[in-house]
Amino acid sequence: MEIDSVRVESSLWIGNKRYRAFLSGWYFSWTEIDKRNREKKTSTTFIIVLNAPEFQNCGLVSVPVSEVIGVKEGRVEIQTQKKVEDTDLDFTLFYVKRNRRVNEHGLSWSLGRTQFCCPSRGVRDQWITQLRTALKTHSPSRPHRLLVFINPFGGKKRGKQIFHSLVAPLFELAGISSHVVVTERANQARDYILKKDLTGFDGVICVGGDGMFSELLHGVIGRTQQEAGVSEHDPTVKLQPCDLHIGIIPAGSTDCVCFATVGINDPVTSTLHIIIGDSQPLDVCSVHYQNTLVRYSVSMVGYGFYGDVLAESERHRWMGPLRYDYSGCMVYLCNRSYPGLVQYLPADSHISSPRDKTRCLSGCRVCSESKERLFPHFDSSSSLYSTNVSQYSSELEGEWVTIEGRFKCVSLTCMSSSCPRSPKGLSPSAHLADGTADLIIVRETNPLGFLTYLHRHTNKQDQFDLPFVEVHRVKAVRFSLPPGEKEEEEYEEEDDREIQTSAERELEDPEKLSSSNIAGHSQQHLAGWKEKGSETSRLKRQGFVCGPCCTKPRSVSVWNCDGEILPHTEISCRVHGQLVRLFARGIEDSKMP
Ligand SMILES: Nc1ncnc2c1ncn2[C@@H]1O[C@H](COP(=O)(O)OP(=O)(O)OP(=O)(O)O)[C@@H](O)[C@H]1O
Ligand SMILES: CCCCCCCCCCCCC/C=C/[C@@H](O)[C@H](CO)NC(=O)CCCCC
Ligand SMILES: [Ca+2]
Repeated sequence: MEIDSVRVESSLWIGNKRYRAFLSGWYFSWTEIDKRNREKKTSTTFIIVLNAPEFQNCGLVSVPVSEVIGVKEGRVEIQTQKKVEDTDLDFTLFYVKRNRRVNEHGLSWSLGRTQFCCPSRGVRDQWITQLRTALKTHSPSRPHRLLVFINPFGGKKRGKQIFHSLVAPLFELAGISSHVVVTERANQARDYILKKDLTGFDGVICVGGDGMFSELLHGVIGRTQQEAGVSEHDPTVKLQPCDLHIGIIPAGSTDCVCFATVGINDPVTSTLHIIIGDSQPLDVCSVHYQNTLVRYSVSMVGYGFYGDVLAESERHRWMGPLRYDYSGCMVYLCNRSYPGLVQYLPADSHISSPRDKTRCLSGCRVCSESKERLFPHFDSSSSLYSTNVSQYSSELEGEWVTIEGRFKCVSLTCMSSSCPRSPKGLSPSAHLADGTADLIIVRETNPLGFLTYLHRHTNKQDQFDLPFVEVHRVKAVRFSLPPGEKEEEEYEEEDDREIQTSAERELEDPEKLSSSNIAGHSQQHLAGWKEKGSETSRLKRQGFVCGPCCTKPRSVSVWNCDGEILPHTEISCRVHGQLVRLFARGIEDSKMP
């Protein structure tokens, strides 16, 4: 029997109203049929009708089976699963409910619940069996077991509370088991994913902000490359796409990755996307310094203003999420600009453009069509990536373009990077999974001009329609300093001694060893700490740690890579199309009813 040709149908009651309910292919639907007989709960039959004609009625409620969260016996309370009344005739359906849109951006989801009363226990049991079978058939990619990392100190420090009060009850309702790790130090989640046995887990989840997401990103990419024998340090290598899905429960300061992939930073909405096993591929940008991987980024690699804001904000961590607003004002008042040489490899301009005024929404055509271009050897029948292809990427072929000058900021973003501060983001028409990033260059301008640019991130005006701003859709970028400003590798003797001893101390203590924020492995750790120290002393020399009162002009800024300061200035970046997958589906179209 073909399940698609089966239709399950019967009369059911919701409260004291009688409904005709039917399960047909991908949908479970119900519609009120007989208002006059609403008190008569007898003589109803349970039938399975093959290829029955569609039931036409207004007031029809239809729930896609793929959006059913669970089916429970009895009358069950929302979330707590506390049974109010356990009768033989009732079952409760939990499903995704779309809330009324409050703004033009994200659409929040909540848990819908409907309690049905059946004419007999037999009918009730058949409905439960049929619905659960349909769920298994039509929603095969749901996770069953998840590894959850909670950062208790992220954002407003509400990570644990958010997980236990909002997320865990929904996982339980959906029959998902989870192993929870409350982190005790930075990079614990990354190291866990890199080193521990992950057998049986269908995904990894972070409860935190963009920094926590970044840990999972580095863990998942690093582990996949280790297992595939691919060197992450080689800037030309083709990285292996990652199968293990990442989920984000937003509990951070910016939550940019969550906002840009879901449209809203709401823990319940994100939990429901995880439960139904949504899958959103995501482009990732690798950042190299010479032949060493520095970090990966999905959101923003930014030099100048955004680097300075991050450096300044580190001094004001105690302010919580407000530190970025405060630092933004301070850095704006400093009115700095920096010299540099930017080189980029343009993406194919026939496919899309950063100024085409389109938005990457759920089911985006540009992103789906990119899959074939990005993975020409992908076998969709087996879902396998062929191993019989070159290890090196042909993506780096093409003519590089050079731009030289003084810049307020240089930003590269693989996605729109929308966040609550800027609901349309750094590049509103960027795509989540097209294998390209947008390079935004803001040349030196007067303070009012730059304020106009920043302000346009928050309203409907085009932030690229300014004479000192240019934007390019690219596959790779290189940045270098003018000859007179080359990176200083030496650092002060005093700092050197201090760094050497702290690095040596760490080498003696293996627990601490893995806590460095610098990408790389243990043998590079000492070198890594030296780099980190030189970065600190460089920042000190440049006066970032003195704040805007400092009068000395500075000619070198720092790179902000998804909220982390990079230890190098002359970097090269490359986009890896659809390298990872999130439990998300992109932003749902605001024009949908
Ligand atoms: N237990 C911990 N103690 C200290 N730092 C931690 C711990 N767990 C995680 N971290 C680190 O804290 C950093 C910030 O965390 P997170 O991203 O969750 O919050 P946030 O900075 O407030 O949010 P956002 O990144 O969105 O601005 C992360 O880079 C992460 O590596
Ligand atoms: C007159 C009004 C002016 C308002 C200006 C608003 C401009 C906002 C642009 C939004 C850019 C978001 C870029 C995303 C960065 C994240 O990867 C990163 C990690 O969370 N956050 C920061 O670096 C935190 C630093 C964010 C700097 C704002
Ligand atoms: Ca992209």
